[in-house]
Amino acid sequence: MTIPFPTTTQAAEILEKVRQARPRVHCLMNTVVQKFTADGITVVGGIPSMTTSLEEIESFVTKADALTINLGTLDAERRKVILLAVKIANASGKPWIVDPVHCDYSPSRLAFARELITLSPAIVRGNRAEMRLIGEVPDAIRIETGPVDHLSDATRRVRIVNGHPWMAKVTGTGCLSGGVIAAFMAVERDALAAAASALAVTGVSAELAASCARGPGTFEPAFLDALSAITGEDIINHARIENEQG
Ligand SMILES: Nc1ncnc2c1ncn2[C@@H]1O[C@H](COP(=O)(O)OP(=O)(O)O)[C@@H](O)[C@H]1O
Ligand SMILES: Cc1ncsc1CCOP(=O)(O)O
Ligand SMILES: [Mg+2]
Repeated sequence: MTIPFPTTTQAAEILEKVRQARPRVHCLMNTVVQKFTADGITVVGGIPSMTTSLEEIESFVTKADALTINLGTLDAERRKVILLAVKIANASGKPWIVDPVHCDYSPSRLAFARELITLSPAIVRGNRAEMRLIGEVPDAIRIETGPVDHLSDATRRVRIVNGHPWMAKVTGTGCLSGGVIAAFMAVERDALAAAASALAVTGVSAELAASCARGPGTFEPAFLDALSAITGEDIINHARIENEQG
C-alpha cells in the first residue's frame, strides 16, 4: 500500500504550526477579493498584509514570512510592484506562490505569468483553464485546482479530493487558497507538503461549512467559520490526500 504524502496527521501538524507561529503573509492580491483572502489567512492562523505601494513593498516583503502574488487585476503599476516584490523575496529566501488569474483571457497577462515563472516561484496555482495554458512548470510545484486538486513537482504527484461545489460559486476561493498555501509554506519547508495540507484544510473546511449552509451566500461566512474552527481530528477523519502514480 502506498502511504499518502503528506499523511493526514502531517497535514494536521502543519496547521497547528501555522496557528502557533502566526506567519506573516504579504499578498499582492487582486482588488476583487482582498478582504476575503485576508480573512482566510487570519482565521487559519496567519497575519495578512495587503499593500501594493511601490515605496513600501520592500519593507513589507522583508517583514513577511511568505508572499502570494495574484494577477487578477493587473496593470502597469502592479507589474512593477510584483517584480520588485519577487526580487526582494528571492534575495531574502522567502517562499512565494503565483496565481495566474485569467491568463487564459489575455496574451499579455499570460506572457507576464510566464515571465514570473522563470523567476523561481515555489508554486504556481491556477484553475483548469489557466493551468492548461501555463503547461508544465519544471522548476516549481504545479497545482491545478478544481473538483479534485492535482499537485506535482519533479518527482511526486498528489491529489486532494476534498471540497464542495459551492466553492466554485463563491468568487475568490482560489485566490484565498493562494494566501492559505503561503501561510503553510512559511512554516513547512517542503512546499508540496505545505500546499497539499493547505488544500486539504480548505477542502475539509468547505465540506463542514456546506453541511450547515443553505447556498453559496451562507456558505461564504460558514467557510470562514469552519477554517477558524477546524481541528486536527477533523483533518485526520476527513482529509482525502492521495498519491498519484506516474
Ligand atoms: N466542484 C468542486 N468540488 C469541490 N471543490 C471545488 C470544486 N470547484 C472548485 N473547488 C475548490 O475551490 C477552490 C478554487 O478552485 P478553482 O475553482 O479551481 O479555482 P478558481 O477559484 O481560481 O477558479 C479549490 O480549493 C478547489 O479545490
Ligand atoms: C472575478 C475576478 N476578476 C478579477 S480577479 C477576480 C477574482 C477571481 O477569484 P477566483 O479565481 O479565486 O474565483
Ligand atoms: Mg482563480
